Amino acid sequence: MADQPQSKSNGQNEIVQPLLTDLYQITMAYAYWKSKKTDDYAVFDLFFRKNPFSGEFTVFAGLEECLKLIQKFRFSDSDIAYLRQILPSTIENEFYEYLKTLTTDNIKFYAVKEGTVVFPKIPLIRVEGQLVVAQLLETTLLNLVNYASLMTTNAARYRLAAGHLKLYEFGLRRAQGPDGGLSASRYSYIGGFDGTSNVLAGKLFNIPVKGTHAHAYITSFNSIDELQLITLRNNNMGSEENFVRPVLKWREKLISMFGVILSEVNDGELAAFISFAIAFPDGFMALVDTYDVKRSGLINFCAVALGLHDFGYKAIGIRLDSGDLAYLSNVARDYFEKISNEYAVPYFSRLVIMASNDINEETILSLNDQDHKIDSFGIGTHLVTCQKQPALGCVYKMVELNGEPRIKLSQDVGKVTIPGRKDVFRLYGTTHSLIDLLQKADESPPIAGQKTLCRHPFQESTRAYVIPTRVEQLLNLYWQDGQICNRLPTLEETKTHVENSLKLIRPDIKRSLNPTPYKVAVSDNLYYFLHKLWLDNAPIGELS
Ligand SMILES: Nc1ncnc2c1ncn2[C@@H]1O[C@H](COP(=O)(O)OP(=O)(O)OP(=O)(O)O)[C@@H](O)[C@H]1O
Ligand SMILES: O=P(O)(O)OC[C@H]1O[C@H](OP(=O)(O)OP(=O)(O)O)[C@H](O)[C@@H]1O
Ligand SMILES: O=C(O)c1cccnc1
Ligand SMILES: [Mg+2]
Repeated sequence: MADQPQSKSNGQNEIVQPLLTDLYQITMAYAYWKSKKTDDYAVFDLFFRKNPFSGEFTVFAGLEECLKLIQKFRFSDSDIAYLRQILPSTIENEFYEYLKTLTTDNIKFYAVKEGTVVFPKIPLIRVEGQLVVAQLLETTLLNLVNYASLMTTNAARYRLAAGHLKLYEFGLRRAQGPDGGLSASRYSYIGGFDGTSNVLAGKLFNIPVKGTHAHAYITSFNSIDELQLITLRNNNMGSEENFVRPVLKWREKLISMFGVILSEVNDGELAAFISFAIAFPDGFMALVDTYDVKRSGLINFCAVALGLHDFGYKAIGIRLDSGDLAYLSNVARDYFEKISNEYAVPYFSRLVIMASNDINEETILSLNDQDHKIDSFGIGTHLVTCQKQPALGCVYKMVELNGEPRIKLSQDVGKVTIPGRKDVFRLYGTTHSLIDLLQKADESPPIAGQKTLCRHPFQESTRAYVIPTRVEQLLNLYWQDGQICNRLPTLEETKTHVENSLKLIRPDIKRSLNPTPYKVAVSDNLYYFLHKLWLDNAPIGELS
């Protein structure tokens, strides 16, 4: 059979299936079954308590993968056979028969649109319906949302730091395994990167793929004599001509401009550049730091780029992978400008300068203060491993059962769950969003132009009236009656949504240093409901 084109994004998550969970979900399922609670009507909220990276915002991602899980959720015969092996022999046979019949047909799944900026405490996902299934989804949903949202947020922060400069994800070699690598490419693209070096991610998700070459390519040549192919088609003449000669001529001409002596310029490096230019005359990008950027890499690059110019091609630029990136980018830009003027090659002053090597958000912010001339960054380790904070702490908590609210108490006020089936509204001012408001689902929604009381969930005296210019309901129904019931956006649409969603958040909330917290409030009704339930459930101690 001929090679079938794969659908764009179904390759990654074959491993996402009901057994990709914690054992305790299965043992609870059995105990629910024994206690005849499986069909109770449960409501679970998925939310986080603290924004990552010392920031004050998070970008929600992973929704499409959650819906794929819900769509495919079925225990297979081999799953059941495995569970029979590992669970105690006391487990009744009928339970396994029951597990086989489970589907997500009796589940409703609400979520915030993928790519929306979100904040602590608001439900990003609300799962309701058959208790046993809603419970069984916990770990897998958390797994699908936590890294995706963390990665998207990380990428969005790099994008905010880098402004309009190009950003490429180069992290596959450092990622947390193959799935971590693919997810990093996908979610960094959604979060604001322009492309990835990861070829499989390009194929699966239709993300632009980009790349230069490694030091190994440069060090694989020792001298010009090693070049097997020395000719290139001259675009101006239409004939194949010796390409090495004009390049060597150019290098001699440039010697005085660069203030170097010929013997210190590396010939192996020049040979590598020439051969790469012959292979990719329209896409010549050179890694210039293998030996010495100032005394070898730049002059060799410029000689080859000018040779290409003579032959009717335009070089793309250079990559700097060590040293002081700001300083070296200025040195490179100065030479490019000088050559542009001296030899009347206007595009030379605009050649791309890419920087890589252990770059993180702080490096970019620091470079912003240094008057650098970098056009694009290649970023790996810090981006894909989210080195600054390696996990987002989303949790999945039961908030209602059979119409009765449930609360999880904690000594730490911030960890007390907000009970009941809730809706979330984002209230907008004229330019930015003002506050997110949680309400009981049976309350009528806030109305634009009308005064709405917003209360801090735990501090009684902290309240404010808000007159929103616009009200957005954040939770949308995505799954009911066994099918997806809302349109899923493309990756490009989600990427654009991240950008637009971030624009509606005030700059002081997004800044890197000491950002202002965004306000998340509860309605008056929910405030009293929460605090009554808290009092009802908190034991009164006795001092002795
Ligand atoms: N102008 C700059 N401002 C702030 N940070 C920079 C600047 N230039 C480079 N950096 C960062 O400083 C670090 C330099 O790291 P390191 O000393 O390991 O590299 P190097 O010595 O340049 O490279 P190598 O050891 O590969 O030759 C990198 O994380 C890099 O991103
Ligand atoms: O630094 P990162 O943000 O992870 O970006 C990717 C790095 O990966 C490549 O080389 P590698 O680090 O494998 O080797 P090198 O540093 O010795 O060039 C590339 O040259 C970058 O330096
Ligand atoms: O294409 C590149 O330059 C690249 C790709 C991966 C890692 N480092 C660099
Ligand atoms: Mg490195």
